[in-house]
Formats: sequence, C-alpha cells, structure tokens
Amino acid sequence: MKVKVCGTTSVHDALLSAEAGADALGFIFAPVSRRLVTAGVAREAGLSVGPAVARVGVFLNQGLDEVLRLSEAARVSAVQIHGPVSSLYLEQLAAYYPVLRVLRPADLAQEQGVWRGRGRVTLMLDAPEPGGGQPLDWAGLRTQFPAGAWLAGGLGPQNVAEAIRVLGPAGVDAVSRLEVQPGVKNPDAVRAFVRAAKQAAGQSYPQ
Ligand SMILES: O=C(O)c1ccccc1N[C@@H]1O[C@H](COP(=O)(O)O)[C@@H](O)[C@H]1O
Repeated sequence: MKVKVCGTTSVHDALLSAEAGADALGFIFAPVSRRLVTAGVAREAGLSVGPAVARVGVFLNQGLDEVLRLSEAARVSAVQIHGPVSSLYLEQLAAYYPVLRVLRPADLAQEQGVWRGRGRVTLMLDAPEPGGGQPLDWAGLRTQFPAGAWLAGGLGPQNVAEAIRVLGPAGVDAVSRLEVQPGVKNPDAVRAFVRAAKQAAGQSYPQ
C-alpha cells in the first residue's frame, strides 16, 4: 500500500515527507488551491527527494495542454486528475503519465467501469471538496470500493488506520490534516500519518 502526502510547496516539506517514509509527494497546480505551487519549486523539491519517491502533479478542471506543460516543467512522474473530464482526455494523458483519476462516490457507478483494468489509470475516491478535510463514509462504501483504488478525503494520523481496515485501499492520500496552515506541513502529523498507514498495512517505515 502506498502513502501519498499532498500539497507540497517547498524543498523543506518534500524532504520531511520523504524522510517520514512517504511513497509519493503531491504538487498542486490547480490555481484555486491554497496549496498552489509553481512548476519550478515542484521540480526542485522533486529532485531533492530522488527518484524512489513518486512526484504527482495534481490538477482540477485544467486543459490537457496545461496539464502536460506543467507536468513536463515540474518533471512529475504521475498526474492526479480532479473534476469532470472526457475518456479521450484521460486516454491521451495516460499515454504520457500514469494517472490517478479522482472520483467522488456519487460518480463511481457511472465512471469506474470505464477505467477498470486499464493499467495506466488508477482510481482514487475523494470527498466532493478536494483538500477540504472531509472524510468519506467508509462503511457505506465498503461494497462498492473498487479493488486497487486509492482513498483520500479527510485522512490523518488519527483515522487512517481505520480507513485502511475498512476499505483496504491500494494507496492513501492526505493534505489538510497534515498542515499547520495551508501549504505548510506539520512535521509531527506527517510522520504520524505515514507511520499509522504503514503499520495498518503491515509495512515497515522509518523509525
Ligand atoms: O488540497 C487542495 O487544495 C486541492 C485542490 C485541488 C485539487 C486537489 C486538492 N487536494 C487533494 O484533496 C485530497 C484530499 O484532501 P484532504 O486530505 O481531505 O484535505 C487529496 O487527494 C489532495 O491531493
């Protein structure tokens, strides 16, 4: 199971998350976000942690040209796509990068069948307001949670183990419960989040 720490806006926080044992760092390029980062800073932060840590560019309602331009400039290794997009858009993007396709539970029935079994697109379930810190109803999702999907939405050190126990996601992702303020990480929360997630999944983590 993979652990992603999202909303990285500095080299300092990239190193913090990597040293805590995160498998992936998220860089948010959606202009509406309070965690917006430039491609230049994301590139520098990504280089600072080395190739073993995935660097994920996060986008919301942005055109294909913009996503590809920023991803190339930031040298990300994968992209995360929020908001309504067409199948063609995702297919074209998946030719360049592994894609985390973010869906709300309400979209699941309609969209998940389209992407099941397509190797370069992985589903992630998130709350309707990305970055809002609102957990999903894990018990209610149990029967529909797609095998191999990731989980986000209000995860933090206190609840991630329970979410993993209930849904068994292939990856977990969090941002707002790991911050002292938007865009600035809380070191204790980051370390505790990675530790709790890895422990719940029976994996080792840095001491
Ligand atoms: O966090 C944001 O500002 C954001 C903006 C636009 C798209 C995605 C964003 N964040 C993503 O939100 C989820 C979970 O956030 P939280 O833990 O509930 O606060 C996560 O996937 C982030 O990548």
